[in-house]
Amino acid sequence: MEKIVEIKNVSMNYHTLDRETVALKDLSFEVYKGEIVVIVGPSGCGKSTILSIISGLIKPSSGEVIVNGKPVSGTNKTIGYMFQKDHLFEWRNILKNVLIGLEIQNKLNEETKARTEKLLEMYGLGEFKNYYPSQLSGGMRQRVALIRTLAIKPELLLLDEPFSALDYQTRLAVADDIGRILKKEEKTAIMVTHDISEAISSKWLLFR
Ligand SMILES: Nc1ncnc2c1ncn2[C@@H]1O[C@H](COP(=O)(O)OP(=O)(O)OP(=O)(O)O)[C@@H](O)[C@H]1O
Repeated sequence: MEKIVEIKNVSMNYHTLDRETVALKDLSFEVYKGEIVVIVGPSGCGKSTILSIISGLIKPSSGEVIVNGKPVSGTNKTIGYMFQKDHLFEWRNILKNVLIGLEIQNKLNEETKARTEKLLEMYGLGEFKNYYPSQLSGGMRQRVALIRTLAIKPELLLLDEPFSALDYQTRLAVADDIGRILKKEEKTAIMVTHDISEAISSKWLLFR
């Protein structure tokens, strides 16, 4: 199987004026194409740090990170990042929200627009494309955020506690939903969470 991510002996120390914090120490793992991997750990154990390193937002203190066979050096358009909060723009309707990545990357054309509209249709948001984010439920908003991330056709998705802002029941339903969408789109994804029940009960592990 094709290796998408290789983390080799990565350590990360943050330095502030009064202290040094060891966020990651000698971490190694691999993720293969089509896998959905969940990393579970308590608050402060370095989950966001490892996602930031993989996405190229920060450089590790030591160790090697390889994505798609190349060492990571800076941010990379083939990686999609989904955060705890959906960060939808309240003044743009749903369609305009999901098109924003394509707009920024200068890839918005008839074909990419049609493909993105199809994703909205497929995942139950077609009839809401002219709505504004405030008119949608929290779960629907997270689905919009995922489609916005998928619209740029990332090869790898990084999900940083994407359900933590939702109530418990919605969280499980949305986790299930998003797991199914990622599997159907044949995406490789790494999700981090502090909530072990979220990782287990949401069937994510069954996708490995
Ligand atoms: N920019 C920074 N400067 C200094 N210390 C930092 C910085 N970012 C993170 N840290 C520290 O590094 C450790 C790991 O942080 P990180 O945010 O990666 O953990 P986390 O597991 O994602 O936590 P949470 O679940 O609370 O978001 C923590 O002790 C944190 O205080």
